Amino acid sequence: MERLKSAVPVDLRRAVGEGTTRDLPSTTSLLLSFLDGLPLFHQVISELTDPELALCRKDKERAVELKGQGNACFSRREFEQALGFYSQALRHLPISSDGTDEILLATLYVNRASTMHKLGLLEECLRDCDRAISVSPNYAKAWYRRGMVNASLKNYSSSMHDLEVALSMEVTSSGKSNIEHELKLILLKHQNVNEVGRSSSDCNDAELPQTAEPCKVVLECVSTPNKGRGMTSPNDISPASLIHVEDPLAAIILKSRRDTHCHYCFNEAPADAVFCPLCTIPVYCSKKCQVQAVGGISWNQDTCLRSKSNGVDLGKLSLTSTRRKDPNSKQIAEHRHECGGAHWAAVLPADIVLAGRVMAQYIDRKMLTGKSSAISGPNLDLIHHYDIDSPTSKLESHIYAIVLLLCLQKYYSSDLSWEEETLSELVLLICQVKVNSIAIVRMKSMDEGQRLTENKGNSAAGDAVMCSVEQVRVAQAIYMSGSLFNHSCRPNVHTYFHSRTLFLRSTEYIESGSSIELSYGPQAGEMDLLARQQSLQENYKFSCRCSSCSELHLSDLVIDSFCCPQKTCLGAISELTYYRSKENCVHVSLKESDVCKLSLPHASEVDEDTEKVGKLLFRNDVDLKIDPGYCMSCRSQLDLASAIATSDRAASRINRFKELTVIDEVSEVPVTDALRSLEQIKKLRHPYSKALAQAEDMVAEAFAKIGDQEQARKHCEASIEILEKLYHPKHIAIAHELTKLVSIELSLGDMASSRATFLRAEEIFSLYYGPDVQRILPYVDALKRTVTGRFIRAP
Ligand SMILES: C[S@@+](CC[C@H](N)C(=O)[O-])C[C@H]1O[C@@H](n2cnc3c(N)ncnc32)[C@H](O)[C@@H]1O
Repeated sequence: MERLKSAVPVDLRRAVGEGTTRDLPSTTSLLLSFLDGLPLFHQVISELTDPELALCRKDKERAVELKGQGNACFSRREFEQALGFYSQALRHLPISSDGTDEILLATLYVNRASTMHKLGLLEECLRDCDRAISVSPNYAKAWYRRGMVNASLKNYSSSMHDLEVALSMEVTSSGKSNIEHELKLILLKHQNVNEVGRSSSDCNDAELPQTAEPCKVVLECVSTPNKGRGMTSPNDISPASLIHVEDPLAAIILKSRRDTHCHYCFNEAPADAVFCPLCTIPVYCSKKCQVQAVGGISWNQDTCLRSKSNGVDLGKLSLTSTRRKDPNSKQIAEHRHECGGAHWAAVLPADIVLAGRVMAQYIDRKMLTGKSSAISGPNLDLIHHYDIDSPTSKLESHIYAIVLLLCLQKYYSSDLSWEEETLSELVLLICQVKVNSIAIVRMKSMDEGQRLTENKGNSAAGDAVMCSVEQVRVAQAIYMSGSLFNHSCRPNVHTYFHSRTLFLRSTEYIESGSSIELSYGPQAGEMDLLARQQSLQENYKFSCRCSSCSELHLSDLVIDSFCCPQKTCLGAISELTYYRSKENCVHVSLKESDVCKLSLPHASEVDEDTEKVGKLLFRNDVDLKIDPGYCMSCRSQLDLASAIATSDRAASRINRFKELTVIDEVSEVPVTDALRSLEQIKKLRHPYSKALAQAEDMVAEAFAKIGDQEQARKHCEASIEILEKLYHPKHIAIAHELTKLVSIELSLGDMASSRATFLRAEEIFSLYYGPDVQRILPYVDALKRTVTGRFIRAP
């Protein structure tokens, strides 16, 4: 792309960069004729669409080599590594029309199944056995392995059936006697034990029924004074109400999650992941997700040609298309449009692929209606900021629009013709995607939370099972109605996802007619003003005008601040300049450049804390200026540079202490050192600052790990107290911290406190997730079972 961009002559680049929306028809057609005459451009398109040139093409030799490496690891009992090699072999193995590779495919499934059996991944093993049997029904080893794993799962009748089938197929006498021996053992077990009866299914929880909870809130899209359109409701909305549920128009996995998460439902991929039949990029958690993303595969014997190399000319494969289905069909088969063995989406940025997916759907639907007119852009009713985009970004959107259209044309071949405006519309679609796409996130329960879930709540007093969670971005998606909600750094609705479905829930009482706003990422209490503004500008191209960014709030004064050297003063010392102007506003700037302008609350509405932290700001002196390093309450001065350096060094020593506890290498020295570092941070950082909350939290986690639960409790409580100043008391960040405290109290055997703390956390979780807590945060449910004492410690 860089080479293409730099090949564009200066005058054309200028015309594109300086052009507005109205100039798009001329700038796109000028660029198209330039690129058409450029050999480099045709080379790029071939690389993106020709299966013979694609980097992601399947390769049987590579698959065989990987299988060999897997076998070598298996015989050395290096099962984790063997699993990785077998999965990679499956990823690279081409599919064939004449069945020549079926045995290789079935062998790979059985080898991976055997490895997973060794690793105790029984359900995964069973699913791979099913796959091997469906590929090659006469493969004795597949039946044998399924018989063995069914026995491990205590499905004795199924196990005996499978082993009997294996016995009937086995040709060697040693093999037969081995199976007979196993059959006898299983018969004995079957007579003594009640059957549990489980079955495998090649599906994932993306297919579980959606919540039965009705979504009764009426939403209206209205015009707002300074944020364009926005959402509101004609009715009052009570807290924890389900406001909106929506499936995406299109979605794409992030590059960083490509190998770890399913490319369709975006859940973490299991050990028995399946792959795209045509290219080596996508990973799916189940056959079901694979089919939804790729469409079914069938063979067109007339057009299927042998290629020069070992496989088949994948370009000639035909995919059973969802294309001729009902125009309202929800099935998108979005990867199908991009993959004929050359997965162009693997190379292009996420925004561009999303635009391509939206366009492909639009084309499909248009073709279904039978109209043979040329294709135009989908013309979505979404905002874009093309006119204020940078010249570089405009040029990129132009080039990508042309590349996209040619890639799509390759897929649709002769079925697709377009009008002159189509390219302009595609440029705007790319800009709409940039402004409106939403990040799909998952709550990842770290380390011990996972153990708690796996134990189904069997952890009990004595075990320090800490639940910490991290929000991870896994995908990017376009939700048509979801895109109409504006951002607030202090949102009144919470966004979460199940599979690829978006859920919005009110976290507070919302009066009829008030704005309903979610957070695009940055939140007050979590990030300072500057970071929030920068992030929104960078990612969404707007200066935030939400209430948190237009009024002075305590959390922004304290979040990154230092404390006043005067012991009795609660005043905050910041790195920013605060300048009070005539209109009762405070201008906040960093190194002379304005961050934002905040209106001051009326003196009668200022709470005690805010008043103490920034006393000077509430005096009536106009032209008051508080420079970096000066107390906002009494003007005492602090050597800011040295305070920052000392506090950062202390924080990294605490971090090191926490890391040492993970690898069990803690001696008396690091403990004392960590406590001394915490004292240093306390002396320098403001008592309500985020740095101090984080330090307390790290120390709490470290003490919990080394078994000093009294210390852990003290520091965890201190961290919660600060979070309550930074956020409002019912913020989800506090609920997560409370669950850590529950774990600590459980470890101390203080059941009464753990129950009370859990109730506080549960109240917040229900506000944010309603009845969905269980499926979004399974460890919270496990923790509940522990604190309510419904489960006792496993023997
Ligand atoms: C996803 S759209 C939201 C709907 C949009 N207001 C519309 O009219 O279609 C995002 C755009 O809305 C505007 N917007 C959303 N939240 C805002 C905020 N807090 N401050 C200023 N503008 C905002 C910005 O123009 C932003 O690029």
